[in-house]
Amino acid sequence: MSKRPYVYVTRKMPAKMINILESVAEVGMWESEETPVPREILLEEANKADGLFTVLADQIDEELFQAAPNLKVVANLAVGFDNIDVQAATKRGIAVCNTPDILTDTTADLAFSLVLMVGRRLAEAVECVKTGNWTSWSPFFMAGADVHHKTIGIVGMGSIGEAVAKRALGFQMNVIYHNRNRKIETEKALDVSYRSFEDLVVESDYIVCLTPLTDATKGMFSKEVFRKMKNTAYFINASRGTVVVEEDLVEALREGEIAGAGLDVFHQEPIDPNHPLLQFPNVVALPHIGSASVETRGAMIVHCCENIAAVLKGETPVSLVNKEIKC
Ligand SMILES: NC(=O)c1ccc[n+]([C@@H]2O[C@H](COP(=O)([O-])OP(=O)(O)OC[C@H]3O[C@@H](n4cnc5c(N)ncnc54)[C@H](O)[C@@H]3O)[C@@H](O)[C@H]2O)c1
Ligand SMILES: O=C(O)[C@H](O)CO
Repeated sequence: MSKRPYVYVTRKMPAKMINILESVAEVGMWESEETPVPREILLEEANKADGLFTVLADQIDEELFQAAPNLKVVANLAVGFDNIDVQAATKRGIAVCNTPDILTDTTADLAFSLVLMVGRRLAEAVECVKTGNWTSWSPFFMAGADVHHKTIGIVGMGSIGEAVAKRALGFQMNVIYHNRNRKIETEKALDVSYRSFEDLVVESDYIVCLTPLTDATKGMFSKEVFRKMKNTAYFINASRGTVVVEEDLVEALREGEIAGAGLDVFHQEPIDPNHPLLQFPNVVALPHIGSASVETRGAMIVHCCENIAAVLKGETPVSLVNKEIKC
C-alpha cells in the first residue's frame, strides 16, 4: 500500500476547517495561532512534506525548496504571494496556490474604512472621548475632510480595487484609477476613468494603493510622489508595506506635504510601536487586517485545503498561481 501524503500547516487552524486535508493526507500543524513557526522547524517539516499550507510570515524560498524533495504544492493563506519564490517553485514543478476573490469584499470594506477614518479623523475622535479630552461642542472641534464628492485615485484596479471603486461611487466620489493596463470594460461597467500614475497623484484627494508587491511596485510611493500630492490629500495603503518608502512617508507627514495616511501594511510586521510613523495623530495604523473577518478567514482556510487536496489527487487546483505547472 502506498504511503499517505504528508501536509504541514504552518499555523494552528481550527480542526473542523481542515478536515478536507485529513481526508487525503496525514496532517502536521504548528502549535501556535499567533507565533510564526521557527525557520528550522519549517525546514524540517518541509523535508517530509508533499504539501505546505503557509501564511504570509513564512519565507518560501530556494533554500526551503532544496530541503523539500517531495513537495508538490504550497497553498498560501492570502491572495498576495510575494513571500513565495514562485519562479523557484515553477522550476521544480511545485504548484503555488492563493486565495483570490474570496477576500475581495472584506478587504475592500477595510480599505474604504481607512478612507473614512483618515478623512473624518475617526481614530483621533474616539481617542479624544476615551481620554476625557472632549470638553465641549465647538465649531471646528475634530473637523476633518469630506469624503463624499471628493476624488479617489485607486492604484491597482484589480478585484479589490474595483470593489473599492463601487464603495466610493456609493459615496458619490469621483473615481479615477491607474493600473498596469487600462481596463476599458471596467470603465464602462463602473463610472471610473483612467489616469497616468503622475496625473492620478496630482488630482486625487484620497489615494488608495491596491497593487501586488512586485519589482515594479516596490518603492512606488516615494518622496517625489508625496511632493506631487495635494497637501490636503490622504494616502491609504492596503497592499504591501514595501510599495512605500516609509522614511519618505514620514518626511511627507512631518513637512505637511500630505494631510494624513491610513496604513494596514508595513515594511516590518508587526511594526515597532516606537516607529516614527505611529507618532503622527493623522496616521491610522492597522495590524494587517484587510481580510480579517471570521467568515472570510474561514473561507480562505477551506479554500487552501481544497487547493492542496486537488494537487495531491492529481487535479488542477482552482487557484493556481503558476498556471504553467502540470498537476
Ligand atoms: N491588507 C490586506 O490584508 C490585503 C488583503 C488582500 C490583498 N492585499 C493586497 O492587495 C493586492 C491586490 O489584491 P487583488 O485581489 O485586488 O489582486 P488583483 O490581481 O485582482 O489586482 C491587482 C491589480 O494591480 C495591477 N497592477 C499590477 N502591477 C501594477 C503596477 N505596476 N502598476 C499599476 N497596477 C498594477 C494589476 O494589473 C491588477 O489589476 C494583493 O496582491 C495583496 O498584496 C492586501
Ligand atoms: O494578500 C492577502 O490576502 C492579505 O495580505 C492577507 O489576506
